[in-house]
This record gives sequence, structure tokens and C-alpha cells, in this order.
Amino acid sequence: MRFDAILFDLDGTLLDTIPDLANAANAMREELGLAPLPQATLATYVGKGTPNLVQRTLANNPAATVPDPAQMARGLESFGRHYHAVNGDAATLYPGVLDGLAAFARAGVKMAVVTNKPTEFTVPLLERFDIASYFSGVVCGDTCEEKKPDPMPMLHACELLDVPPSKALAIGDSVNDALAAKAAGITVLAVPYGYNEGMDVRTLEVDDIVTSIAQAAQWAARQ
Ligand SMILES: O=C(O)COP(=O)(O)O
Repeated sequence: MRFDAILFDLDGTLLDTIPDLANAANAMREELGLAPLPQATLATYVGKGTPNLVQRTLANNPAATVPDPAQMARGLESFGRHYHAVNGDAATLYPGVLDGLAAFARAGVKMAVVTNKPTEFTVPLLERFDIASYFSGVVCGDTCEEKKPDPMPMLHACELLDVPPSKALAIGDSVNDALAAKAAGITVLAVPYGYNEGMDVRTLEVDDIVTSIAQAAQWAARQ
């Protein structure tokens, strides 16, 4: 294979985290006197990191900004507390993830997670699902100054793994992964089962769409 490193998105790609994210988001809304939102709506608000999720969830609007900094601060504190309490409880690994990670490991490539999720929620999830040892780099939403769709986290992961972007393959579920990878000069695959902020994955500018991480490993082996 022509790749030396694989960069994985987390939410919507390796793990289905929506049930826990939605529980915490609605617990926050309740604490702030707001009615709960459907899980399907909340799923479209995930992808640009926790502060953005809190903002969208408080406003119930994907484009909204919360003008009241006090409400935002209360929301962030509340969401964080509730998400810490449930993080991983109802999350599941997607089919093909374990087989795919094992296949990439057998191929001898280095692997990293590049997620917009904050470190405090990411590391416990990787450990809980027993996949932490696959990754020699973990780049989270609070690791770099910029989050995906900025290329900075992808480029930082390449530096951590000591692999040039031209030899890296990113795998994600959303526009944030596709834009970040392309801007970094990294080949990118999309999986269709994630969130993508509610949009069809076929709208993404990616090198290919694969049905699972196991299929991504087969795709990479053919390159
Ligand atoms: O927390 C988020 O916004 C989602 O993180 P992701 O980059 O793993 O999809």
C-alpha cells in the first residue's frame, strides 16, 4: 500500500456516540429550562467540536450563535458534567471497525485519531472500547489552535507520526474531515453511516466512499 499513516475521525466513524451526546445535550437543555430535542436533530449538530455543539443545541439552530455569554458558560459547564457522567455508556463501535483496525495494524501502518472532540472525552472512550493501543497519536479538538475543517489537526497528526501528508490517508464521516484532509493534501475516504451534519455523504469531495473501516483497509491495500 502507498500509505504510511491512517488518520481516523472518531464520532460517526469509529464510534456511534450520538445516544450519549444526545442524553447530555438534553440534560443541559433541561437544566437551562429548555425542552428536549429529538436525537436525530441533535445528531446534525455534532461535528465541529463541543462548544459548537452546545451553541447549536442551546439555539436549536445549526447556524446560530448564542449571544449571551453567561448562557453559553452555563451550557458548557452543564453539558460537560452530564457528558462525563454518561460518556461511552450507550456508545458502540461501528461494524467493521475492529477488523479494519486489525488489518491496518497487520499492514504495518501508523495510526492516529483526529477528532474535534475534546481530549477529556476522547481518551476515556478509546480506553473503554479497548482501541487506544492502536494509535500512536491522538489529536483532539483542544490539541491545536484550530479544529477541522481547518487542516491544522491533520497536519499535526502527520507530524506526530512523522509521515508526510502525501503518505497519509484520512477516514471520516463528515464535511469537516473531507475539507481538512483536502486542505492538508491528504487522501480521504468517507464512510456513509455517520452524521455529516445531516447531509448526504455523496455531496462530499472525497477520494472514495467505503462502507466500513474494514473495507477502507481493503481499499488502501489496493493502492
Ligand atoms: O465532537 C465533535 O464535534 C465530533 O468529533 P469528530 O471530529 O470525532 O467527528
